[in-house]
Amino acid sequence: MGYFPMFIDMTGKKVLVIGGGTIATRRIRTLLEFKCDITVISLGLTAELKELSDQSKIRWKKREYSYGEIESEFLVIGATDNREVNHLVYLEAKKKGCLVNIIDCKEECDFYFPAVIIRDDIVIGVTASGTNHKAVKETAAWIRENLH
Ligand SMILES: C[C@@]1(CC(=O)O)C2=NC(=C\c3[nH]c(c(CCC(=O)O)c3CC(=O)O)Cc3[nH]c(c(CC(=O)O)c3CCC(=O)O)/C=C3\N/C(=C\2)[C@@H](CCC(=O)O)[C@]3(C)CC(=O)O)/[C@H]1CCC(=O)O
Ligand SMILES: NC(=O)c1ccc[n+]([C@@H]2O[C@H](COP(=O)([O-])OP(=O)(O)OC[C@H]3O[C@@H](n4cnc5c(N)ncnc54)[C@H](O)[C@@H]3O)[C@@H](O)[C@H]2O)c1
Repeated sequence: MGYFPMFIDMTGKKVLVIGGGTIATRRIRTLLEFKCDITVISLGLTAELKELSDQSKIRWKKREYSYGEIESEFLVIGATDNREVNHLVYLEAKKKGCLVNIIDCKEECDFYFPAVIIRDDIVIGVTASGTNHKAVKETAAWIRENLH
């Protein structure tokens, strides 16, 4: 059974992203479209995230995550390339009552991150219910090309 596509007002909502690599960058690029308040904890950042941090569009805490750093976030994204770290992020986020999305483990996701297509007021989110990332990518590309 698929998940219900709930469209939420993210304006000003606190989002904490642990990890500053390729997938974190893709997620943050999408989330910024929805005007949320983003903090990244990571020793390293991609060039794109570094630029966003320099422009004060995101907040950067330059360090490795350690258990105890999560406060009252609306959403926490575990986006490191380390399973143990991501699992710890999951445990702490659940304990603190935050919504959580973990990029390397669908069982640890409260929701799946969709492919997002925006055309003015039309917002489309695509998922394959966690079963087929390639199909999501292809479907999203088809919509981007055909939506006018
Ligand atoms: C839609 C999109 C949004 C985004 O990421 O922005 C997205 N994955 C995308 C791409 C993609 N994902 C992966 C690859 C490389 C491999 C490949 O090519 O197959 C590529 C391709 C690429 O990166 O180009 C690998 C992967 N993904 C997940 C796992 C772990 C697992 O399944 O447990 C692993 C294995 C990691 C490993 O083995 O280490 C998990 C999830 N990925 C999801 C979303 C969630 C629901 C997906 C659904 O609805 O089916 C879910 C369940 C949870 C979540 O992350 O929220 C985006 C397309 C956006 C677009 O094209 O616009
Ligand atoms: N959900 C998806 O769509 C998807 C797609 C492809 C891959 N993946 C999974 O995502 C993982 C990450 O992929 P990527 O391409 O973003 O990796 P990446 O190497 O580009 O980024 C990893 C980031 O994690 C940071 N990091 C590592 N340990 C940390 C710690 N202790 N505290 C804080 N930050 C830490 C690094 O500094 C880096 O910024 C992969 O290993 C794979 O399992 C998920």
